[in-house]
Amino acid sequence: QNPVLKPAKLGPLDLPNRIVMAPLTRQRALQPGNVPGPLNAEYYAQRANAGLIISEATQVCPEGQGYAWTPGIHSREQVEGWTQVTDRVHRAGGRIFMQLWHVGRISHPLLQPGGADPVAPSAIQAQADCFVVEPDGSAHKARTAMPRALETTEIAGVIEAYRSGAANAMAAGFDGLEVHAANGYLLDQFLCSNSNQRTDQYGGSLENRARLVLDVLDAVIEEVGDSGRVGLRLSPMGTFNDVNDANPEETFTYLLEQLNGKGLAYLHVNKPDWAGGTYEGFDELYATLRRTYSGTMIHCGGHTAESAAETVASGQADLVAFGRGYIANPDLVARIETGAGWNNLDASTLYGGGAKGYTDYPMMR
Ligand SMILES: C=C(C(=O)O)c1ccccc1
Repeated sequence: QNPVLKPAKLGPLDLPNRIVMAPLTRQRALQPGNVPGPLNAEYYAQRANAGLIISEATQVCPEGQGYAWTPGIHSREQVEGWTQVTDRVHRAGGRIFMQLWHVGRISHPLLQPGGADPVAPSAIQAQADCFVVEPDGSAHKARTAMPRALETTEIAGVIEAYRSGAANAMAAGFDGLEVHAANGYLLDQFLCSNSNQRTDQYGGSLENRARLVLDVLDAVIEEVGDSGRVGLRLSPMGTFNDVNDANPEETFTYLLEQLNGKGLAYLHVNKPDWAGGTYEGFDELYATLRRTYSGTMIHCGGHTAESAAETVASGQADLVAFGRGYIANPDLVARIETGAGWNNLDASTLYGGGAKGYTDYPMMR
């Protein structure tokens, strides 16, 4: 039997298997005000067979949005919309965490309140793309704008946004939260040396670059009241969205040493092979991180049933997250149990749109 089918304990939760639905941006929060609804609830309920679902990245404040139609968790309507999602997932017997997100500089004035500049640790433009909505409602890919560096006095407000996002998500019925510090978004921009040129206590040294993600984690843990319901996602050596840390082994080993003892639900390490980058030396770095971190780890990055089996059997990770696998196969657990083949992924319907390529992938007969 594939070892990912073994049950697992995650904080206070008993998971029936070690198969995780990875956080997947799909840009389908279609109700006005970036509010999720019944279509999203159907999509997640179909995938409630996962040991744990991690929701798509969800912005904790309006400034945290970088792409059209991504959901937020900062308004009453959004909390009500997400409540439909968690209800459906729980009634289908599943468990779901929300991934808390702030895009930082991966945005554009067309998405920002009052047409302002996006915010970031430093005024350094990412060579990256976002997805904007024009006043006439049309939407398209756009180059990310030159951001404004956050004032030191604004950092407390950013931490507060994650705290209130955590409170709202728990009020919406989520079983826990994942802090998104991966893939070149705000918290990763603070972690990585090429995007963080600050001279205050949030930049420069290793300790200073790791400070914000640790402050955010502490605020979220305090809000939830149980560190076993809080996870963290990192993408060591990631270059998606134009981040590039000069010494990832030093940066991420230091960060993991600060995480030990916090009693987090898990540490989720992402190798976003879909996002370009060579990942030369990633497996060695990952092995070092696995030796450094004393808690539960989730590994994500292009997994098949076989690679997931090997990852768990070898002790490299305790759980495995599937992105593309869960997009195209709502009944992924049954397919892994029976050895059935997987549906082909339709890349043309990954982002935006409605039910097509979202809730219409066939389940096994
Ligand atoms: C939230 C994302 C991430 O974490 O990479 C994302 C956003 C847009 C497209 C793909 C992925």
